[in-house]
Amino acid sequence: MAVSTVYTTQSLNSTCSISTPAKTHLGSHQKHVVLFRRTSKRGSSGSCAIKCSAGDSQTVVIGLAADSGCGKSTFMRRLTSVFGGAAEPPKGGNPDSNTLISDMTTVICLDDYHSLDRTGRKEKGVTALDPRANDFDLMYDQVKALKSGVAVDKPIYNHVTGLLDPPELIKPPKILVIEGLHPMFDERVRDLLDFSIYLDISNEVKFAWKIQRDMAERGHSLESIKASIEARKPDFDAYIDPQKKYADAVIEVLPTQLIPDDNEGKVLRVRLIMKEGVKHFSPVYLFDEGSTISWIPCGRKLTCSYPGIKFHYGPDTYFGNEVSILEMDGQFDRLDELIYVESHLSNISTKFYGEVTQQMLKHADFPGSNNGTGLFQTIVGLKIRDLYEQITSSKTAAPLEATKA
Ligand SMILES: Nc1ncnc2c1ncn2[C@@H]1O[C@H](COP(=O)(O)OP(=O)(O)OP(=O)(O)O)[C@@H](O)[C@H]1O
Ligand SMILES: O=C(CO)[C@H](O)[C@H](O)COP(=O)(O)O
Repeated sequence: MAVSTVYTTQSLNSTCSISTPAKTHLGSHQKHVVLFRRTSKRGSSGSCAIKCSAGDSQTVVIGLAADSGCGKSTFMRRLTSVFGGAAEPPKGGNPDSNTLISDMTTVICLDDYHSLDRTGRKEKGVTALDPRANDFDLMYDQVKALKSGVAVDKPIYNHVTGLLDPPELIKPPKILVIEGLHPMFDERVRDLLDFSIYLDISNEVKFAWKIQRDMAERGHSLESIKASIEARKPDFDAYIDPQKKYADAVIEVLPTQLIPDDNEGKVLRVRLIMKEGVKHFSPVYLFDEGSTISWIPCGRKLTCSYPGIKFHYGPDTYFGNEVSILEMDGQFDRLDELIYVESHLSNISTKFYGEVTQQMLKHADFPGSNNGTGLFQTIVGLKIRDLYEQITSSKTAAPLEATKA
C-alpha cells in the first residue's frame, strides 16, 4: 500500500499532517484509504481526526439528499448565496471537479464516493444508486475528519469520462454541505449531520424536469429519458427514497391541485415539511403557530392569474414524527409582490424585513423562482444560516458558562 502526498493543515490549534491517499488498485477502480498522522509540535502521534478537534472553529455539516436532476444544484446556488460570495470549483484543480467552494461553504458531491466507475458498474450490473457502488467507509472517515477540522484528500468522480480521477484536497470549511444520492443512508454519516434536507420530487414532476433538461438542453430522446427513469426506479425506491424519513426538512414537489387533471407539470404544489424538536431549528409558520390555516393571498396586494395561489399551514405527522407543514400551490405573477406573503410568515430567520423577497429577486432567473420550490429553498437557506450561527455562538459561549458555574 503506497502512501503518497503529505498535506498539512493548521486550521485548528494543532498542526496536522495527512498522509494520503493510499491507493490500492481494485479492478477498474481506485480505492482511497485516508490515513491521519499527527505531527504536532509536541511530536505525539495518533488519530488526527480526534486529537485536532478542540479548536475554536467548527465545521457545521449539512446533508442534502435527492435523486439526480431534482434541483440539488439550484438549491445549492440559493444556499451559498445566502452566505454571500460566489461558489467556485477549487482553484487550479481538476476542471471536472464536482466541488464548490465559497468563503463560508464547501459543497461536496457524494458522487465522488462512487467506488465503481461507469465501466465497473456496467460490468457488475449495478446502478450508481446501489450502495455496492459507493464507499461509505471512506465517506464517513472523510466527513468525520472535516467536521473535526482536518483536511482530506477526496476522490473525484468524473461525470464527463465516467472514471475516478486523482483526489483533490478539501480543507475544513465553516459549513460543509454533502449533497447527493446517499447523505442519510449510512447511520454513521447521518449521525455527523447537524441538519438534513430531502428534496422529494414526485415522479410526474421529475419526468417533466428531465424532459425539459435532457431533451431540450442535452438532446436526449423521450424514450431514452423514460428508460433511464424506469431503470433507476427500483434502486431509487430501495435506497434513496427511504432517506426522507430521517430528514429534518423535506421539500416535497407535487403536481398542482388547482387545475383539475393537470398533466403539464408546470404549476406546482410544494410542501415544506419541518420536523419539530430539532436543535437550533424552529419551523416556519403562517399567521399563528400550531393552528391550521388555509390562505388565498390573491387580491389587492398580490396579483394572481389563473389558477391562482393557495397556502396551507398546520401541524401533522410524517413517518411517525411531529412536523409542521407549510404548503404553497400555484405561482407568483410578480416576484416583487412576494413581500406581502413574506410579511405573513414567521420564524423565517431573516436579518431584515424583506430578505426572502430580496433573495428571490436576486435569483429570479433560477428554476422555480416563481413558485414554492424557490421560496422554500430560500427559506431553508436562511434557516441553515441561523442554525450555523446558533451552533457556533453556543460553542463560543460554552466556556464562559462553564466559568460561571
Ligand atoms: N424548482 C424547479 N422548477 C422547475 N425546474 C427545475 C427546478 N429545479 C430544477 N429544475 C429542472 O431540473 C433540472 C436539474 O436541476 P439541477 O441541476 O438543480 O438538479 P441536480 O439535482 O443538481 O441534477 P444533477 O444531479 O443531475 O446534476 C434543471 O435544469 C431544471 O430544468
Ligand atoms: O445518479 C447520479 C448522481 O448524480 C449519477 O447518475 C451517477 O453519479 C453516475 O453518473 P454518470 O451517469 O455521469 O456516470
